[in-house]
Amino acid sequence: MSDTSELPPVITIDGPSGSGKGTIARLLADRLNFALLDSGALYRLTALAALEQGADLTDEATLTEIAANLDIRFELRDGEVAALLAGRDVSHDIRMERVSMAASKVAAMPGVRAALLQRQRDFRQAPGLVADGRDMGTTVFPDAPVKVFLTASAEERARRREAQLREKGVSVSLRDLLEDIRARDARDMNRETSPLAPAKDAVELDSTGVAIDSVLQTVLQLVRERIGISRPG
Ligand SMILES: Nc1ncnc2c1ncn2[C@@H]1O[C@H](COP(=O)(O)OP(=O)(O)O)[C@@H](O)[C@H]1O
Ligand SMILES: Nc1ccn([C@H]2C[C@H](O)[C@@H](COP(=O)(O)OP(=O)(O)O)O2)c(=O)n1
Repeated sequence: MSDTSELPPVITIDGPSGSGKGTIARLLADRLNFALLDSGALYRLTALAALEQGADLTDEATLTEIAANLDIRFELRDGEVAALLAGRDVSHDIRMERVSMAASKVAAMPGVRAALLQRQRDFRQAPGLVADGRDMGTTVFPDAPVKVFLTASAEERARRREAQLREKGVSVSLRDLLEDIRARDARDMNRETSPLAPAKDAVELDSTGVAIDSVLQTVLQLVRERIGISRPG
């Protein structure tokens, strides 16, 4: 591997759906003034573009072509990161259930993953990057000095999703959510290319029953130890 020690540092946060990756990644990026990569959004954008074009979701060549040619941008709007597809704000659309399902299918395709690899690496910039996903520490940024693998029990992750949906006025049964979470875990962990797994040098954190701020403090401590930076607050 080439020498990457001069590149800006990356903090990778990988783990299953609902473990709190997005929440912790955002808080860390704010605290450290680092850039943020929500890699799941790239798979969601690919899925949305494919659905909108009426593409066959099992046709890897077409899906790879779509991923390679995505016209996407992330912009800060009202304090939130907005995802733009061909200039259109699709932040809401990419969170729809049918897009989540399609995203987990397209994410299993090696061609799609390869097409999105360099785009993800391009997010690396000074003074540093926080990258959230499934394979940030294993495949995309294997040289990252800080790697976290965040977990929580499936039951707790289903309860968190239920609360999140309830807040949006959507009511779903906990049992259905738990089933969905288990199905997605199985698909993410059992695919051949870049399956969900901790990097050998990742620190595993179980956030079951642990408050968000407490998880954040643990990760900040790790950042201080590994790259010697922190911001007060
Ligand atoms: N440690 C925690 N304790 C309780 N709720 C949490 C914790 N971490 C995250 N959450 C909540 O769980 C939900 C899912 O978190 P999110 O960051 O979107 O997970 P992921 O990105 O891993 O799918 C959000 O509503 C978030 O506020
Ligand atoms: N680096 C990544 C990020 C996401 N994925 C997959 C996993 C999921 O099925 C989809 C969407 O990921 P996302 O992190 O947005 O999903 P959750 O919010 O955790 O439910 O993409 C991936 O395979 N590799």
